[in-house]
Amino acid sequence: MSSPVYIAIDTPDLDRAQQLAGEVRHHVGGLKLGLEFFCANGHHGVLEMAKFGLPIFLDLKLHDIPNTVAKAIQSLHVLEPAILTVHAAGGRAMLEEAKAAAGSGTRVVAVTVLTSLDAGDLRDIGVSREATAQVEHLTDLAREAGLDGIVCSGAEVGIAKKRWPGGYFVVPGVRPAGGRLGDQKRTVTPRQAMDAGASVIVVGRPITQAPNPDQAARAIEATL
Ligand SMILES: O=C(O)c1cc(=O)[nH]c(=O)n1[C@@H]1O[C@H](COP(=O)(O)O)[C@@H](O)[C@H]1O
Repeated sequence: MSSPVYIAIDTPDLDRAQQLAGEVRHHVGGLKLGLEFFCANGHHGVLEMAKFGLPIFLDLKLHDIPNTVAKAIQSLHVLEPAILTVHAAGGRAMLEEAKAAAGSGTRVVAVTVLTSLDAGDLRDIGVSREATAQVEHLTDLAREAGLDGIVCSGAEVGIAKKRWPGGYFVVPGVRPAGGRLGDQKRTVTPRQAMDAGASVIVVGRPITQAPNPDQAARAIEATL
């Protein structure tokens, strides 16, 4: 069975991205390419990374009016991403059109509440609910809109999965016990995320900033 770990290759440098993927390719289940990589390297960069033969998770967190998001997704067809992110906060019509615009081999998943936000940050943007309640609310919206799943923290994935047993659950913001949090605020360990029901976990800096990324990926795999 392939690993549930997607490595977040967050770098603008294609050479570095290829080096990292080459080092960890046997101990991860897929490659996540996000805004930092895509803004620097575009389609060409994604196609180069696809040569490793691992599924590509294109994390562009699209969030705009429905027509713009749908057209953007059509322009990504050629990249055949296995997973693509949009923001749930874009609303029902945007989510429906995003799914309709995606290729049949692409799972479209909605980011609910970023793992870098806590209750205070949510209040700042006018959300008075706790993170868990907001994730539950947006999980229902994503399911109703016909998406494939959601992105949430490991603290909420258990409850989200109860609401949507057939959903696909992406959990980023995971940290090995004692690992540096950086800008992440709602973190759990990789094992806790899997036990709670994650379909895949996303791990970036704990692997990419390690002195030996392959060893770090193996160590995480060994805990699962
Ligand atoms: O959609 C995501 O992947 C995502 C959603 C979220 O709520 N939090 C989050 O950290 N991510 C992504 O997951 C990765 C986490 O990286 P590290 O914090 O370095 O492990 C980054 O690439 C983020 O863009």
